[in-house]
Amino acid sequence: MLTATPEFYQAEIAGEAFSLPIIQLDDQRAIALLMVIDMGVRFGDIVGEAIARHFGPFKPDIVVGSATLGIPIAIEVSRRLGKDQYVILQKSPKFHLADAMVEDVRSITTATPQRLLLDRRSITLLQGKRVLVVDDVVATGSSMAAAIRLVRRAGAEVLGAGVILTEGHSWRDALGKDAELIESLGHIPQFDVVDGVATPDPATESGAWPVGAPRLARTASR
Ligand SMILES: Nc1ncnc2[nH]cnc12
Repeated sequence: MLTATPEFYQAEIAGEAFSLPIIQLDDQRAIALLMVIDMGVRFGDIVGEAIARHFGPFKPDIVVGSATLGIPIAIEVSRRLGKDQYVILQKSPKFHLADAMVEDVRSITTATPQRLLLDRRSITLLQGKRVLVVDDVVATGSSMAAAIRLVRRAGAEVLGAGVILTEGHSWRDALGKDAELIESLGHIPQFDVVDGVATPDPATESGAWPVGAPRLARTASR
């Protein structure tokens, strides 16, 4: 039988089905790609609303998002929490970030070392505050771990981390106890490429948390 990689993976995000293109990374790996900036305004409404609804009762003082794809999420969630200011952790050392607080992103999947930077002028926005960290996808967990370290170094408490998707489960090891902070709107598997065909790795297919749907998806539909 001739099989080919399906073009799309159907992911459930905040209770709605979305088709994510399956993209082959190399001869062994493929991903169901979530490009937040290509998903449109309605998508931003859905994810911003679901994350804000879940974390609102925990009364975050401010939202922190990691560049680049965490930026629209930080804005959407902040808007719905009625917060004007938010903090973005940058990836590249812009000229005005010479004195930034830096954390290495210890990623095994990225060839070039990455860093996250916190502008020292933003520290006053975080010191002594209750922070909600947001991002698009938590996969290896290394970027989220660096974001959490930076926020804590700035003297803030991380009350939770809201993401659109968890991908596989390796982020649990990277985050250790902080994995409990993660709430996601959906889950996608990692893909293996076998004989040129991308197939979900069954060990990574179940949701972010052992009991069925991701916790945030469950609370969002209550
Ligand atoms: N599936 C995915 N889509 C977009 N960004 C990602 N980063 C890691 N996994 C990703």
